[in-house]
Amino acid sequence: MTSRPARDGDVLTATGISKSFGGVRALRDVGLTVSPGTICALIGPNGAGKTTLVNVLTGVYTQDAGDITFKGQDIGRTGADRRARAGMVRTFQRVRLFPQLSVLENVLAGQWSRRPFGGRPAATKERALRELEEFGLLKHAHRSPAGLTFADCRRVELVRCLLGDPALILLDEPAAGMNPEEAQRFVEHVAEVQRERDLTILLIEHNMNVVMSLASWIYVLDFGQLIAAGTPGEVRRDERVIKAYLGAGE
Ligand SMILES: Nc1ncnc2c1ncn2[C@@H]1O[C@H](COP(=O)(O)OP(=O)(O)OP(=O)(O)O)[C@@H](O)[C@H]1O
Repeated sequence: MTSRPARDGDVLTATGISKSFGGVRALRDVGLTVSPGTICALIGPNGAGKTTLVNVLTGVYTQDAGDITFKGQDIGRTGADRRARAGMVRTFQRVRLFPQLSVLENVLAGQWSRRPFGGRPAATKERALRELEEFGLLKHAHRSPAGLTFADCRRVELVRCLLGDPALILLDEPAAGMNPEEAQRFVEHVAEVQRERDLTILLIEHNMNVVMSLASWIYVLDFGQLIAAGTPGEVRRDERVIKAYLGAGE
C-alpha cells in the first residue's frame, strides 16, 4: 500500500518509514503526505503504530529507514525542537497544561519554544486574549486550567498551537475522553477554525465519527503497515480496514 503520490507544495511527506523497538517492527515502509489546507487522519487499531509514526514525524524518535520532508525541506534527521521551530506543532494524548499557570500564561508559554535564546514571544498577550475569546475561553483566561472541563483543556491546547501560526498541527487523539456531545462540538469547532484559517492538520484519532466528519483523506495503519488510504467513503468500505477493526474488536 503506498500513499497518495507527493505533490509540489505538500506540507509533509514521509516515505519508506520503518522503525523497530528490539524485535517489534512498529512501522514498516510507511509513507504519507499532507497537503496544505487539509485535514488528514491517521487511524488504526491499538498498537498499529500511530503514536510511533507521530513520534517519528515530530522528531521524538529517529526512524531506522525512510525520509521526511516538511515544507520542501529534508528534516528526517533533525531534532524535535528544530521541527517545532519550523512550524510543526502537536498536542499529546494526555492534556499537557501547567496547573500552576493561568490559562493565558499556558497559551503564551508555548510561544517561547519557537524563539531560541529567550527572545520575545511571537504572539502578544492581546492576540492570545483574542484567540481565547474566539474559543469561548476568555472567562477562564486568568484561572488555572485545573478547574476546566476536559474539552476546554483541549481548546486551550489548540489555542496554544494556533498562536505559533503553525504550518502543520498534529492532533493526537484530541477527542479521547470526551463524551459524544463534547466530541461533536469539538469537531464543529475544529472544522470551522480549519476552514477560516486554512489550517493543515494531521489528526490521529480513535473516534470514527470525529475522523469521518473532519478528514478529507485517511491513512489506515495495521501492525505497522499502511493497509489503506483514501477518502472517508473509500476507507469505510475497504475490506482490509473493516477486517482490521473487527479483528481488533472495535
Ligand atoms: N518505546 C517503545 N519500546 C518498545 N516498543 C514500543 C515502543 N513504542 C511502541 N512500541 C510497540 O510498537 C507497536 C506500535 O505501538 P504504538 O504505540 O505506536 O501504536 P498505536 O497505534 O499508537 O496504539 P494506541 O492506539 O494503543 O495508542 C506496539 O507493538 C508497541 O508495543
